[in-house]
Amino acid sequence: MADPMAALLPLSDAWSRLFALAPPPAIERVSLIDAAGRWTADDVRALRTQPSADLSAMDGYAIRFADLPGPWRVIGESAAGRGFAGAVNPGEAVRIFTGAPLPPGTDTVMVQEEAARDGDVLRLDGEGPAMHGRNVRRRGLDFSESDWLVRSGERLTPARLALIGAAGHGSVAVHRKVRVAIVATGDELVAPGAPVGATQLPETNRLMLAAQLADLPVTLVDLGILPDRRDALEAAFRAVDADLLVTSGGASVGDHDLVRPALEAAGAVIDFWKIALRPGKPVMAGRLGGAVVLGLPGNPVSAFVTTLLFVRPLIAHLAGAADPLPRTRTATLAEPLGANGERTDYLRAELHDGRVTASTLQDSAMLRTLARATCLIVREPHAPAAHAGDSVEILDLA
Ligand SMILES: Nc1nc2c(c(=O)[nH]1)N[C@H]1C(S)=C(S)[C@@H](COP(=O)(O)OP(=O)(O)OC[C@H]3O[C@@H](n4cnc5c(N)ncnc54)[C@H](O)[C@@H]3O)O[C@H]1N2
Ligand code: MOO
Repeated sequence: MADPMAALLPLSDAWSRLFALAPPPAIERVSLIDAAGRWTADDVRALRTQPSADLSAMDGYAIRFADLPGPWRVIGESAAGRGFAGAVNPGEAVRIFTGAPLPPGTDTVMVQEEAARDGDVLRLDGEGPAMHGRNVRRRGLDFSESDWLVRSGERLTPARLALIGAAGHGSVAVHRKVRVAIVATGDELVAPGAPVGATQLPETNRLMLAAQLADLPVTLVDLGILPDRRDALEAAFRAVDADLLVTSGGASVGDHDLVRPALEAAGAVIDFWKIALRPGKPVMAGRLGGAVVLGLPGNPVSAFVTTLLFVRPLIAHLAGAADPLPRTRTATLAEPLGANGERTDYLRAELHDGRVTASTLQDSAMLRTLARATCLIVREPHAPAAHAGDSVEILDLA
């Protein structure tokens, strides 16, 4: 096999190597209210049937369809949570409300807008229900006891959480939240909002990274800004207590790019470094004790794209996602693109009315074009020149 340190690693190999670094999952049960945005660690079955009885879908009168066009005698009431106890005979009706059980003997609900009532006498005042069973939700319409409702590895979306609750569960098995330590490196960096000297710039990768992870089940441990000094980096890396350490900056080959040697001095084993990817070539990944380490490049756009392509998918993988990689879709090019080189390229782009245009300037330090971009155009290595009207793959930016 090719030495992954020497050649640029293809993106698909980087993903499989990265996921292989993950430790076995740690599973916990949490109440449904605390499970939003996590992934299930178990298949979930219905413990009950919903609806558990035939229910009215409207406010009106429960009748026998065969009795149409009436009239009827109203003999009682059925409300949600308080059904009608007796039996209903031919010529009789029961006042009924949305969500209430259908009294035995009735089969159809006539909406109150089509009924005229005088004391306990009820008459049809309109078209009436067109068919047997109209306005009735049958027992088991939504699901039946022991149906499989959510599969292991599926995301707990708001609707899935409600479904699991309706199925009779109060809690769900999930993977433990991922503890993510983040650190920025660079002598030139100052905290955002602090005075900025002529050779300095505000540190923005940590806040961007934190914002990019805001919807994921993580606990962030902020290790701040570290100087370009090997001893300081090494000491900080030795003290890391997390499932994932994400560094930014110092990943390239310059004399002040010390992240890799400092990680190794702290005991890390680097699995790969340098990917056939633009922006984001100098990404490194490995293990540091019990943690996975991802070293991101310092250029803000490179840090952004590699967070999208590696940090988020790795967290989703650690959190139990069956499908952790970002999804692309196709769009139509508004303007031509040149042929691509040897790296998979993620171009900042804007999508308008279904047509996508790459930004003119793709420098990986430029935050303004990144902030304007609504998607990234994905160009495979050695993709030929593309014309306006061609179909291209895009990755939407939230
Ligand atoms: N001779 C070579 N030079 C470079 C190569 C190469 O292959 N050979 N690769 C280039 C590529 S590609 C990238 S990407 C950059 C990234 O390298 P580093 O990870 O070492 O990034 P730094 O040098 O630390 O920083 C780059 C740039 O970004 C600014 N920066 C860094 N951290 C932050 C932060 N937290 N917030 C805001 N801005 C940040 C930093 O000041 C630099 O301007 O290397 C190329 N060089
Ligand atoms: O690949 Mo670097 O990430 O050009 O910016």
